[in-house]
Amino acid sequence: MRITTAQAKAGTLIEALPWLTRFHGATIVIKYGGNAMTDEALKQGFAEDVVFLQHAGLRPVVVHGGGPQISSALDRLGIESTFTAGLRVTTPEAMQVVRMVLVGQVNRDIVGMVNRHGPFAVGMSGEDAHLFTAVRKQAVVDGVPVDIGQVGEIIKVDPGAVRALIDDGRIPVISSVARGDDGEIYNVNADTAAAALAVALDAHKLIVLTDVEGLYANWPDDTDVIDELRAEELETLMPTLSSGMVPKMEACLTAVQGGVPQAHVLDGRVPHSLLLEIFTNEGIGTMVMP
Ligand SMILES: Nc1ncnc2c1ncn2[C@@H]1O[C@H](COP(=O)(O)OP(=O)(O)O)[C@@H](O)[C@H]1O
Ligand SMILES: CC(=O)N[C@@H](CCC(=O)OP(=O)(O)O)C(=O)O
Repeated sequence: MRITTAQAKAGTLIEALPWLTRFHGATIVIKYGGNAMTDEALKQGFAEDVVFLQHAGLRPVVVHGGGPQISSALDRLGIESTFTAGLRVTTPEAMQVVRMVLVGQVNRDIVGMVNRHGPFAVGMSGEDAHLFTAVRKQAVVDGVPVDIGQVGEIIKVDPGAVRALIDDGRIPVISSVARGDDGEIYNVNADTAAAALAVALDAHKLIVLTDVEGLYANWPDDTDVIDELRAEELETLMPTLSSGMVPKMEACLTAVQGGVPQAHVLDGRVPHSLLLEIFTNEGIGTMVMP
């Protein structure tokens, strides 16, 4: 019998049924990286996916970055961007720009795109309602601690306000800025912030969207993507990883070791990668399990 286009479409919908059942009511923390936000059509696709998840009965929470957007704003102001161990060296002057770009620009853009579909997204900074409390973090280079300015390490998460929003049917969209009990504000890597929130919310999944297919086994060679690995395998790989992948894979490890059953790194350049990962049998990207 010939399968018509309409039947093939029905087949795709039915393939999603077991996943819809499994993830009904599940909290999914999605980290949306600055490198995955460059294309307008992809950004709109991301907003559609998040709203789709909400309508499908899941509870999506977005934590966003904006590293490239911060770097261009600093550049326009004539301030050089320097990174140590994958983290931005954040002077008090740069911190004002980080906060302005993440909370005032990137957050507003994402909230606006999601809300084209209805009154769902509510933007928050990690400073709001004591969501993230941080202390000053030092980077370690060749075993030596190095000062990197107002970069924060999250020591406490109070997810009360986020839970209230989710329970009210909203989609929280959160910037990775934290407050300190010392009255400072801190710049936190967005992968790290997403992992901390996923653990605090007892999320079912952490999904990290970036600009590569997943974790490559022999980087900078990009032929072999690792599709699945266990936490202990990742722990042994950690010292061999470089640049942006370090905080990303560290975040996956923190999440699964903190009780999140699955953490994924996905290619945000693939249209609707979120839906493909959650609702199809193949899954895509790299999955980390406890
Ligand atoms: N083993 C690896 N597999 C994949 N990417 C890697 C690896 N090691 C380093 N990278 C680099 O990490 C980058 C992703 O990190 P980053 O640029 O910080 O992304 P984002 O802005 O999404 O947080 C990739 O574009 C790639 O250049
Ligand atoms: C301390 C630190 O490095 N903070 C990051 C915060 C933004 C971020 O993490 O953005 P991406 O997810 O797009 O990389 C920064 O200033 O770039």
